[in-house]
Amino acid sequence: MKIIVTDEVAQEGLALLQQDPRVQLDVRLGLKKEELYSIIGDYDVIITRSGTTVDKPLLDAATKLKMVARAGVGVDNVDVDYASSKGVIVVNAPFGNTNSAAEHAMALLLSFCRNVTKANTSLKGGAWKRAPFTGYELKGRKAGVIGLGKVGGRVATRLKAFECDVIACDPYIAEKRAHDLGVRLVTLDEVVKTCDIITVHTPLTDETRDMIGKKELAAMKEGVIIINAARGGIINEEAMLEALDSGKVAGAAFDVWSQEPPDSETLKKLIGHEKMVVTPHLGANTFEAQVNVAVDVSREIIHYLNEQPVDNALNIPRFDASLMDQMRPYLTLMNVLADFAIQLVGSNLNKITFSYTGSLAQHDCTPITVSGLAALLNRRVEQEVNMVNAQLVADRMGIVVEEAKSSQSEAFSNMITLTIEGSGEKRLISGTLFEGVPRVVKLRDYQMDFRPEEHMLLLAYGDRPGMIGRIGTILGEHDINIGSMNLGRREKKGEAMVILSLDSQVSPEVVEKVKAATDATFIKPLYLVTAK
Ligand SMILES: NC(=O)C1=CN([C@@H]2O[C@H](COP(=O)(O)OP(=O)(O)OC[C@H]3O[C@@H](n4cnc5c(N)ncnc54)[C@H](O)[C@@H]3O)[C@@H](O)[C@H]2O)C=CC1
Ligand SMILES: O=C(O)C(=O)COP(=O)(O)O
Repeated sequence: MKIIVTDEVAQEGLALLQQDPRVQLDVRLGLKKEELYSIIGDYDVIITRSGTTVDKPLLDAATKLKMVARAGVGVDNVDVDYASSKGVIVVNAPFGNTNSAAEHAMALLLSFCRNVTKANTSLKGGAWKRAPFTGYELKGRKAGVIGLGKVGGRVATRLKAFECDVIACDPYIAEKRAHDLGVRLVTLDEVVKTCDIITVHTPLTDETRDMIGKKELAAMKEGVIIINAARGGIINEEAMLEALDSGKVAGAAFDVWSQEPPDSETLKKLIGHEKMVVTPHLGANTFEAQVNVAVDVSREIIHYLNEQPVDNALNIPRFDASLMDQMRPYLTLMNVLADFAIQLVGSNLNKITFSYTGSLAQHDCTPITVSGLAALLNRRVEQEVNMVNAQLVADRMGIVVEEAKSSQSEAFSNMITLTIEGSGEKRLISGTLFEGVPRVVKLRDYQMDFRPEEHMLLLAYGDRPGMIGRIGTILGEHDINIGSMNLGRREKKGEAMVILSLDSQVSPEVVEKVKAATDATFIKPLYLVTAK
């Protein structure tokens, strides 16, 4: 696996990858866009921070790319949707720099309130002035946190430690979270109109871009203090500049900018403004946080290499961590069923239905469905299909994908049924887990019971005495050992569906001989990679 690192990432994390003999790691900092485009085609993984824009042109040039690993939280520099359409996994490190960012927001706020930056410059310049640097206390002030997620939550508790009256606005969190943090959850409007200090901690999205603009600034209290250590653009920078000039806002402290490095006139004026405390996106720049995020993304890459679940993939449906151990065997079952079924259907798939019965149906089964879909489509299209792009590929092919659930199960406590329809034919396979191991319990409308094995032979013929003997003789003559056999039939001497597990592969000539000897109406040797 070839990995390119394009932003500064802590060596402690990269060491995990460098020690792995399967990995070739190239640290290439400060590349120009064109240089990166010209070499990215060689790499399987790119490790970045906010300094690299992973956009459509880069992803198009990255023909071998499997993963974008963002050593930090924000992925607004990554075109996640486009990466998904190409089957490229996007992972981030959502926890490692939380504390660092929260402490930086507090550092910015305190620096502004106590004129630390100005007084520092003054004293270093040889002056001994005190009165011009008289500041504000946090105690007793009303502080509003917009976005009560990981960073916002930590900022809220720290503001409370400074004896602020803290309120927060976040329409997406449970009320319990605010309650547990001891923070009153209010509307954005209330934060805007009533707070002395406002600090934003949301991601930058279409919804949060310009969330604080001219109108909101006009509605704020005179002398409000504003902090942005989240993302440039959540607070409109032009409007901010005006509000600073007009005196409406006492001061602001920003770590992040809509353009990094900043180059526009507005940003130059904002950065130079005497009422602004500014830092060049340092929120995550602590030694601790950098080691954390580097180790986290490196571990994710190693998980991927080991074909283990990637915990923080942003574009792969996944189970709740608490359900993962319970659900993992069903992912295996689904992959085996998909592997089996896809070998039985012809071209032009029209519809695939994933049915879940029993207690399994109480859970969100999306990861199982998507994993099954990927396994099915992978056998049908050139492009590599994985859990990232399976649904998109199915949509593109016009295949209808449906999920059906019923908590009532006929015979098994849990069962998965895969129904594939295409070119006038319909194939159905049902499976369950027996002591954690996949078993097929239904094929078409035949009740069966067998364990899927690597080499199998499936055939249907009119049931009559002596058939099994004939099959056994032919296979024996060709030195193919039968491991097990299962027969399903609806009635005595009716059509029988027979599945044999074999110790080795059966050649087309042998298949023809068995077919002729049994007058099989259907015969198909199967090779199950997933059952190896
Ligand atoms: N300056 C820096 O170096 C760093 C910046 N960050 C940035 O800080 C921000 C927060 O990061 P985390 O707390 O880790 O993310 P998070 O995902 O844990 O929290 C974000 C919160 O914002 C809320 N939110 C989303 N839309 C909202 C809206 N319209 N109104 C109110 N709340 C809304 C979400 O519900 C969520 O609770 C992100 O933008 C992240 O990129 C994070 C780490 C370092
Ligand atoms: O993790 C985040 O969202 C950050 O803003 C940190 O960005 P950085 O890794 O320092 O470029």
